Amino acid sequence: MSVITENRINIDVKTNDVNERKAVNTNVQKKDRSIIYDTKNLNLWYSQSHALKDINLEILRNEVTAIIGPSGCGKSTYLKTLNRMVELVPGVSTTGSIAYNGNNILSKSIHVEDLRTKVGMVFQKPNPFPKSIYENVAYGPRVHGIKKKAVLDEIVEKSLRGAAIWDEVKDRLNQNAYGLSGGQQQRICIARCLAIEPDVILMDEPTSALDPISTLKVEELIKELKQKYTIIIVTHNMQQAARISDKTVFMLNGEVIEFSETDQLFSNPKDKRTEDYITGRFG
Ligand SMILES: Nc1ncnc2c1ncn2[C@@H]1O[C@H](COP(=O)(O)OP(=O)(O)OP(=O)(O)O)[C@@H](O)[C@H]1O
Repeated sequence: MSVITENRINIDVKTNDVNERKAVNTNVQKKDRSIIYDTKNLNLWYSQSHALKDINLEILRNEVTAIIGPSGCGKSTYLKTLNRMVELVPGVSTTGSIAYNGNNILSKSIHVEDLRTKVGMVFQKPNPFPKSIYENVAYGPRVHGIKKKAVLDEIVEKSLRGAAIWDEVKDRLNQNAYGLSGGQQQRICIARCLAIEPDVILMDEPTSALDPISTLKVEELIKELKQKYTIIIVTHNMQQAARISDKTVFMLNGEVIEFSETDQLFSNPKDKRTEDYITGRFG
């Protein structure tokens, strides 16, 4: 995986977003685009509060799927059902099913730790551990029993390269990750996620705490990562959804209002409510 350079960032800034996205889409067409998550009639309640209402969605492998919608519409809740993190909240109940690679992950028999190994998550605020850069990335593999230094070294380098931050940190791997900028910390968190070789990466507003240059780097990284991973990203930034995603989900009041190709959703929305939202009439 190539490392993002300042030059490439500059080139991409000048590139027409639509053409750029089409070029990326063409690459993906050669990839496996089978259904990775098949959500059927999903309802979720926080105690009595009905937060997700009859969600039906088919998310494809090796695509970037963006979830947009006004505050409180259920974007993060849906994202957190995909690795069952939502059930860390007391009083959550669900009906319906979410098949991940064909297995219903809402079933009691699913091993949640295994699921979370396959489905990594990156949060809004970079949350590195108060440890060295190296230890942040080596942590997951160590928990999974990898002890040999040479193997860990290789995983750390590969993951940091994958997260497009190797060149920036290779000479200070033993320094505390807290000493990095917010954008660098977020890429360390992405590297930490890659180190356990996930299948899917869930991202909950991963750039909302970052400056424009760091945002651009993470967006560029997302486009690269989708060659290998399935990415589902919640974003408040519609331009970001338009720049980086293949498909977009528009949610409102706990419901999916529209789900289609990103170009289609932004240029020719089918539902009046989508149109009102993307044209800034509410939200
Ligand atoms: N831990 C919780 N306990 C109770 N209700 C919750 C909890 N988390 C979210 N909710 C409620 O569920 C609904 C959906 O919230 P969610 O955070 O999924 O929305 P969102 O679209 O991600 O919002 P935002 O864009 O503001 O992050 C909201 O009404 C919210 O108040």
